Amino acid sequence: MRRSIATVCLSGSLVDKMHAASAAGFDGIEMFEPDLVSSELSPEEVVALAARLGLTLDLYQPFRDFEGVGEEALVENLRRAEAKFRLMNRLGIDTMLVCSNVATATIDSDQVSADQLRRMGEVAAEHGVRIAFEALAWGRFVDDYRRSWRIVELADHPNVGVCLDSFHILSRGHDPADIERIPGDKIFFLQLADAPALSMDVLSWSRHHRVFPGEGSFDLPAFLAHVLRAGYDGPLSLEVFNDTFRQTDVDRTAVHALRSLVWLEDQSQRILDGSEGLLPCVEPPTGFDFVEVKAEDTSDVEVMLGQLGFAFRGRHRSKPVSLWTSGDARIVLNEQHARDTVAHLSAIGFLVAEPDAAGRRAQELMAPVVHRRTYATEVPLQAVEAPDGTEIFFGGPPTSAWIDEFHGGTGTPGELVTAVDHVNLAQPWQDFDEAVLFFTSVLGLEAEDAGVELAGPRGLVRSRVMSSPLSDVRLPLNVVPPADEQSPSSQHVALLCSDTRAAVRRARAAGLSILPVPANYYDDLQARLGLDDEFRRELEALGVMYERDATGEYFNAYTRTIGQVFFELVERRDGYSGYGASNAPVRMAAQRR
Ligand SMILES: O=C(O)c1ccc(O)c(O)c1
Ligand SMILES: [Mg+2]
Repeated sequence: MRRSIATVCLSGSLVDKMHAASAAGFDGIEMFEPDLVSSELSPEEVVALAARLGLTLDLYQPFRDFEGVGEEALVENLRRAEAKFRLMNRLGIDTMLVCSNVATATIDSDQVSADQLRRMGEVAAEHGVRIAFEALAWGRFVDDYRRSWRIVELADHPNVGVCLDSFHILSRGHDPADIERIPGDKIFFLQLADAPALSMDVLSWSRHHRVFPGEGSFDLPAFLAHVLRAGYDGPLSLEVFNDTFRQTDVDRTAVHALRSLVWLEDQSQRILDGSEGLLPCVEPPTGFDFVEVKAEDTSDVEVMLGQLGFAFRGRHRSKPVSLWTSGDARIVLNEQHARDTVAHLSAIGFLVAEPDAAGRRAQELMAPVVHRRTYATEVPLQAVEAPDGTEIFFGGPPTSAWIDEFHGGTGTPGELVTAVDHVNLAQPWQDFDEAVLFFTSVLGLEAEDAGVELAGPRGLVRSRVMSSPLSDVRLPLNVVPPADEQSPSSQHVALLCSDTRAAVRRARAAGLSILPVPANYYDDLQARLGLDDEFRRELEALGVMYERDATGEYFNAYTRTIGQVFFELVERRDGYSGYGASNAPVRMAAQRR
């Protein structure tokens, strides 16, 4: 299907927006009126630019406050509309979006609104254009797509149809199934946007918090499937009003936007015909293959891994890279091309059933490919770059052959650390939504919930956990306040262990410093959970934190930070599935000290 984007989604001038939409691969744009009004380009120059860029101009929008008014106002509105139809003729645009009246409507009558839209349709027909009537969620009288369709049906004019916008329908909780009752050729336009679940007035929600499909909490694949079943075959167009996207790099946002449409089309296709989507179907990962830490000098991390019970598994035969393992946890330390960099999380390998298909899927979703030099005899790895720059590798099954490229290991690992439990990735604030979509579309992970917000010592930390269906892969994404972006509290690898307290005792005996936890934390914990004194003293003496809920128990402890990374030891009992969220503010404050 044709893919389109409203200019309002993107930052910069109209010319910047058109270039970015074209470069990303969109077929067309919705011309948002204020972008044209503020442009120095004449309508004819816009047409010429669009032709050069291979973009169609699919919609002119919005035309406001037309219907439900008295006769005098209507005459004025028709004059206003006709001026815009003449402009549309200059632009070669054949469809205008008319939003339901939010301000000047005085008559609450389907028949009156239908008569007035029919008169508009007659004028539109004289100019060879059509009008697409959209029920805004905050319309004065028309705020439901079923009512806008009733009015259009009553207007009964070939140049009058509806515009469906997923935000206005899903934000109000209106059932999208009734879309299938609308004849496809009367759906003149389709606008797609997702949004996080927020309890606030719907206008502010719409104007500031829309996100691209796959990033919020609406079910866009099911929504689009209804529209396609109705027989709609016009463009799929994104209309996302979002404060962040308005101020971030336009070219990057355009690619990010197109990725959401490619993903959405694929998902809806699967709903419609059972299985065959557009993208190589890739099962979500079943585990972590490895986590890579990069630094100019990784020796401090090596010491820490030894204290945590990891064994040195060997050095890579051709690169300055070493492998450390304990159970199924594999940590790769990389000093290649790492001059002047402190220890940081540089790559995550995921175990997938079909690494090649996963790599192809990622490329079709426009994930930037990572090129790492591999030699003829080595296993070629499929890798792409996540929005925050972390390299994502696809390996397996069941564990990757690349491990055999490491030689000269010594020692045997301890038995306490058994696997990587989760990896926390710090996201610059402007990348957060894009990262959610990236891990949803490229890896097939799902957001566990709408996310949480924690008060950190230097600002709010937003957190959302992306995980695989069986939770064998968990990736909490944290938006850290700008002051903390390069700071210690950003990234960490949580290691699953069979007994956190034993692992901490062992690590302490080997000389590891565990992050100190204040006595106030243990006072609060004891008060909240009614811990007995002996248990509390044991936790406190070790610096082990604790959480308990209806599902089970969580024991965890943090190492000191090296460069930008630290490790967490975690023990889950009885299926506890959280992350000890109440611990994070205490941890961040301790790290700051
Ligand atoms: O917020 C608005 O005014 C507005 C304008 C045009 C649209 O298509 C829309 O969905 C919202
Ligand atoms: Mg809209």
